[in-house]
Amino acid sequence: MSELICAVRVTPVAFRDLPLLNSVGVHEPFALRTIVEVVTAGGQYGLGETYGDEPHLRRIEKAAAALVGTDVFDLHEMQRRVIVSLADDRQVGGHGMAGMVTTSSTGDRVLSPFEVAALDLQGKITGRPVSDLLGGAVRDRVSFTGYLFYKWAGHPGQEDDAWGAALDPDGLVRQARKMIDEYGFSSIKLKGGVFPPDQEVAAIRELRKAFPSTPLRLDPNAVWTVPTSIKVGQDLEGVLEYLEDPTAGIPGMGEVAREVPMPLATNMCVVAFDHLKPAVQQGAVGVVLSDHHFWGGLRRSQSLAAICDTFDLGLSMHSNSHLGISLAAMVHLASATPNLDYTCDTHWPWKRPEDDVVVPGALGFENGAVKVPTEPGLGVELDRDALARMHQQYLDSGIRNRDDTGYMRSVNPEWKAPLW
Ligand SMILES: O=C([O-])[C@@H](O)[C@@H](O)[C@H](O)[C@@H](O)C(=O)[O-]
Ligand SMILES: [Mg+2]
Repeated sequence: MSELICAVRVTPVAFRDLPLLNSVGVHEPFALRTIVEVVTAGGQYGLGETYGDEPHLRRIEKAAAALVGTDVFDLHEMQRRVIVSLADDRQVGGHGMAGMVTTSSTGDRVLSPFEVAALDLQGKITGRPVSDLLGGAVRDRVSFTGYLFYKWAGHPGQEDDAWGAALDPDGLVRQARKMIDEYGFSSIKLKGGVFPPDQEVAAIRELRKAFPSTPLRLDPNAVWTVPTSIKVGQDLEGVLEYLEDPTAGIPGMGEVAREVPMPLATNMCVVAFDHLKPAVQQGAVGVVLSDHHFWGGLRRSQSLAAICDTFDLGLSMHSNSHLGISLAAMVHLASATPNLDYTCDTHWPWKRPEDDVVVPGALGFENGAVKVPTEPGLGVELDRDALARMHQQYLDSGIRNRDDTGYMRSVNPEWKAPLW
């Protein structure tokens, strides 16, 4: 059976999303992803999933063409070809994270879905699950966090969705109850940076009252100044397991970290390998939120885990809106990362179960955790009808780049990004 790549298919898709609020605006009615299929001459395919914004999609298409002819076991050659394919790249941004990641290595972001697809194929060829290729699962279930968002009752002009509004502490407690009832999560994260900090502190206190022993996190996506961050951190002593990206940049995070009692976590100021040294030197973060989509895939995320271990940094996992291929990859990676100290983030509850490109049934939540697939590869199969339907949805949606701010301003032209 040949292990050479004979084709790489790249398909942008869109799936329904809910009006989730954040510091840069509000989620649009559709979220974008790109599905990557790496096909061997032997007729097997491996799957990867990544962001769907146009500049990123163009880079993915170029890299895909460059990978034809490589061996799926030669990840170094794949990485080399990806980097070469980007040599004359002059596009700016377009990473699909709406400003939630300040900078990151473009090469790692482009490599990621191909590396995941190659590992999926390696697993299928050898008959082993991806977790085995990553050194073996140290846990057979991976626990996730109930990820709360302030939200509108529904998209403007549409019916209310099943989650309803969450614009105050009571709304968030209702949302948390529904999410915990349906998924069984045993920790909670609140996406903040939407209302003034005292209102978000009040919301965290209500959540603490409603869920007295559940670990809590708050993430305002760096829209607080250093003094505000210190005040909130000190107010919430003993309430948060970590405070995520209260303020922007490594130096600012370092100033806050010295004055607050809980660890600071980040998926904004440490998002590439060259950020680790200054972050460690300045004591800026206690917990790095890894994310294989921008750290270069599963094996490079394991390198990140080793660095965190060396420097006594905690490790957690970040998420954006995603589909089942990404969930499977996150689960395999988390299962094979011994020093993953916290439950992982996921946006999973915010998408409809029928909106996916993988055949249903492979991944399910029980008690807030997903069982690590034991089938060869990632353990998920492509549903080609669903892929075609969701690609059509992409074409029809008219959305080509995530634009939370533009969508917010189409509803409220006066809206300005906050800084408290
Ligand atoms: O989906 C969102 O609105 C989130 O704010 C996301 O874009 C962030 O990247 C992320 O979840 C985070 O932890 O910062
Ligand atoms: Mg974050």
